[in-house]
Amino acid sequence: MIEIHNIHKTFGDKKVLDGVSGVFETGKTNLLLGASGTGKSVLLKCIVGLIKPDLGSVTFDGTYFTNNKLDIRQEIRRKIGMLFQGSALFDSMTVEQNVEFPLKMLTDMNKDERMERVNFCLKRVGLEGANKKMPSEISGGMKKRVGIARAIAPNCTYLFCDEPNSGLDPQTALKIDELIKEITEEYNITTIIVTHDMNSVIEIGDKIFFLYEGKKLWEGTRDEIMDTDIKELNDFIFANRLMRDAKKVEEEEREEEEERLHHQPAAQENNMAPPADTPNEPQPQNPEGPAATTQTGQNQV
Ligand SMILES: Nc1ncnc2c1ncn2[C@@H]1O[C@H](COP(=O)(O)OP(=O)(O)OP(=O)(O)O)[C@@H](O)[C@H]1O
Repeated sequence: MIEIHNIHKTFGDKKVLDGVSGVFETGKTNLLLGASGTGKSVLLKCIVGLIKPDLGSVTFDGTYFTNNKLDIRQEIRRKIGMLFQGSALFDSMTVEQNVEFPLKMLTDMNKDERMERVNFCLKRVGLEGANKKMPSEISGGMKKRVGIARAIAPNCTYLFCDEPNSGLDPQTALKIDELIKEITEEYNITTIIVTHDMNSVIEIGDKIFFLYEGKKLWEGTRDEIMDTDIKELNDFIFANRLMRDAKKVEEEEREEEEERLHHQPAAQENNMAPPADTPNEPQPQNPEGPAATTQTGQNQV
């Protein structure tokens, strides 16, 4: 579990983070959601220690990180896996060498152990056999998979992903999202993902933190986000026409359900419902004839 408390950060005279607090749970995909420039990436960098907050604290599983002794911060850093925006693979290294890199840097595994771990991670992300390929020879989706394999190679406890599906087509983006969620649950990792993608929210948002102008305006689950009455969040969600349509359908279905429930008890109270052993009333003939019935049925299918 990662806890942040009252994080502030100002660059020059620009206040980017204004007292952000929150708890990111273990085994969950935690999303930092918000429009461009609201401070999501700066917050992520404050959490991993790439930027020092002006005020506030970050705690990893009860161990204080911000301003702690160097060796304690390094110990925590060793447990952090990062998936960078654009994958950030080393272009001059093969896929295998990219995944092996953090093992060389952060562990004392010998070559055989490193290769075993590299092959395990590549298999886990669906890239078995891609060891000798160069980054220039693989697709954007495959690069993200290599990035994930590299992030989890040293058995990370915490995984940070900065817009993991940017630049990918929707189907590949979904697969990358699902892979991150699967790995999070499988290895009980605390995962934080920076995104402004509503598809990711709907698909994998166990917990969502909505940032607006450097403040956390809302937090909740993907099931709760559609029902919020916070204007800034609604403006963000429903800027997308598909989301507006989805909301409309949801509201219509809810109204129909309410209508149905409203009528049902009244019918029972008035003994309108037939007893269980009463044969069904004969159905009225379709005035349009059997052909029309078939047509209607086909339309419904
Ligand atoms: N090192 C820096 N020095 C000065 N200003 C910075 C620095 N890093 C970020 N900023 C500013 O902080 C603000 C928030 O940036 P940040 O990258 O966190 O936004 P974001 O919410 O991640 O946006 P996006 O979704 O577009 O990546 C921006 O105005 C940015 O210019």
